Amino acid sequence: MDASTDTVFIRGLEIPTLIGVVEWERQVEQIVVINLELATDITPAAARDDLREALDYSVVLRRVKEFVGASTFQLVETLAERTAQMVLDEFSVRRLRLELVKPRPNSGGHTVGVIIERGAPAE
Ligand SMILES: Nc1nc2c(c(=O)[nH]1)N=C([C@H](O)[C@@H](O)CO)CN2
Repeated sequence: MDASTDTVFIRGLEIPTLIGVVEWERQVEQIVVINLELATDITPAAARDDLREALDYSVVLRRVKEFVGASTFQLVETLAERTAQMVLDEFSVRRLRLELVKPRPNSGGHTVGVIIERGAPAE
């Protein structure tokens, strides 16, 4: 194990958004849940105990909330893909794993969603 396996994660980020293909889903927001694993070298921040050297998860979290909350995609695939691309474009992240869960509370309690990995290949 070394710094190439370091991960900053955000789990259980609940965000209301317009998502779905059927008519009622275009009218009311639903909660989606995002889990993110962000590959980043944590050693500079750890060595100096300095947030300025770190991937600040509060900033990532705020940006993901803003991006997802303002989106109006039909498919969970599209929302996951665009969110992943935005994070890779705007933050110092080599690779990420994003899980997007749509709880669908009115349909018997099951959840659906997608899991994607994007960015540089794992070493
Ligand atoms: N692979 C997918 N299948 C489905 C999606 C989706 O986003 N990706 N969406 C729907 C509907 O919006 C559904 O959630 C409404 O009940 C159906 N299948």
